[in-house]
Amino acid sequence: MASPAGNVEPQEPEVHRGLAGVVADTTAVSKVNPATNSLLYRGYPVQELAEHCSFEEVAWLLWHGELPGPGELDGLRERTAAARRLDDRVRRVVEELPLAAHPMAVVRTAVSVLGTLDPDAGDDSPAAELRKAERLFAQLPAVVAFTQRRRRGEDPVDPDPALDHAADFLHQTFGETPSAAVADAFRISLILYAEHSFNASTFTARVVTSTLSDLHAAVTAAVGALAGPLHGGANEKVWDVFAEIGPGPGSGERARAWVDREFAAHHKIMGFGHRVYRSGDSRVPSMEAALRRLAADTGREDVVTLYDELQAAVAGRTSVLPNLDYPSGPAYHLMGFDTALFTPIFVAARVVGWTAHVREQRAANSLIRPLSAYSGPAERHLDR
Ligand SMILES: CC(=O)SCCNC(=O)CCNC(=O)[C@H](O)C(C)(C)COP(=O)(O)OP(=O)(O)OC[C@H]1O[C@@H](n2cnc3c(N)ncnc32)[C@H](O)[C@@H]1OP(=O)(O)O
Ligand SMILES: O=C([O-])CC(=O)C(=O)O
Repeated sequence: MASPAGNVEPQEPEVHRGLAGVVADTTAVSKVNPATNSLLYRGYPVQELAEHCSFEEVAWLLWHGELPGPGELDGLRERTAAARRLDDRVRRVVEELPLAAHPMAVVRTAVSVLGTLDPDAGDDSPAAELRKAERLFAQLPAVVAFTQRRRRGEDPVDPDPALDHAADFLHQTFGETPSAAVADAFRISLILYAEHSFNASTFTARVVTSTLSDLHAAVTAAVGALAGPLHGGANEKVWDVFAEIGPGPGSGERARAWVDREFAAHHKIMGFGHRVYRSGDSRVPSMEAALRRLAADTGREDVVTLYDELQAAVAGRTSVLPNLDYPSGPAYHLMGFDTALFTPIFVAARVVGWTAHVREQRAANSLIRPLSAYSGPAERHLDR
């Protein structure tokens, strides 16, 4: 714009706080479409994958772009089953950490340590990054399981290579083969959590990769981003709310009173709302159905009753709808996990999406470095 004197005035830059609505790059890994309320992994609806696939098949799909052939799937299963056992050096580091440390801090530390021990450390070629991604995928269940068992004063359980990834995750955590209902609900949750385009933690992983830093650095940073309650940390908070209200007789009345208090205090309700979805999270129906089967299997109908009552009470106050963390929190509780382990499970699932994005970012890299609009004092000078 020209001033009366004819000088060109600097334009105020347009600021997009929280990068809301900004398209930062392209991705072929997944498509979140709020208009059709759909989520596609490499073109496949996530609901179909959750119904028909193992977590290993979905991991291969996200990393490679196509579902694995039989030989490819067998190879992935053999390699990852052989890599599941936690390195004693990682175990010792974890044992040095305070028992009171949050499991997300433990997992973040373990990923960083695993990076120093990885046989491909220092090699950022696509083949080496794929091997690192497979190893992290294989090792994270042992980190999560060991963390829960340590908190409970229990000895670690060795992995069972005869079990698939999801079932062995539960076996390493609880020391027994899970029931079909528990194994199925857990597998579904891992698939639904595996990937979600440029969410905050994935974007963090891409920012780190864009400096040409290594895969374990990107995943360590992503774990930090996921931990917050506005992102992955919400699944723990959801169960905290269920525990505070208390499932069982009279829970509807208690849920309504709780929601009234939260809205009066202008608090956000954990497990509700989403930056991208406006008419519901595409993953909720699959996870909610798994939660209902799990509640029937474990005789905990009181939990789904509260699930429905709390959702109805929130719907009476706002049009904001549940996100995936809303059904996942109670589902992980019914599976027997400690609440503080819910977000680490999310890590063990999302590591697939993060590493798929790390590979994509590195393959066509551009340093991620946005601009800022300065809002501090005008230029001034020292008075000396
Ligand atoms: C797997 C995941 O990471 S899914 C997200 C998990 N996080 C949560 O469940 C935490 C609770 N939810 C939230 O805090 C938010 O919905 C977020 C952070 C997820 C998204 O936030 P944003 O896109 O920035 O939306 P924003 O916070 O601006 O909310 C828009 C409006 O909806 C309301 N709103 C959004 N979420 C909630 C909520 N959980 N409870 C009550 N009101 C809400 C806001 O108050 C705001 O209302 P207003 O326009 O009248 O002021
Ligand atoms: O996409 C987001 O912003 C958050 C989310 O649902 C996810 O990461 O799964």
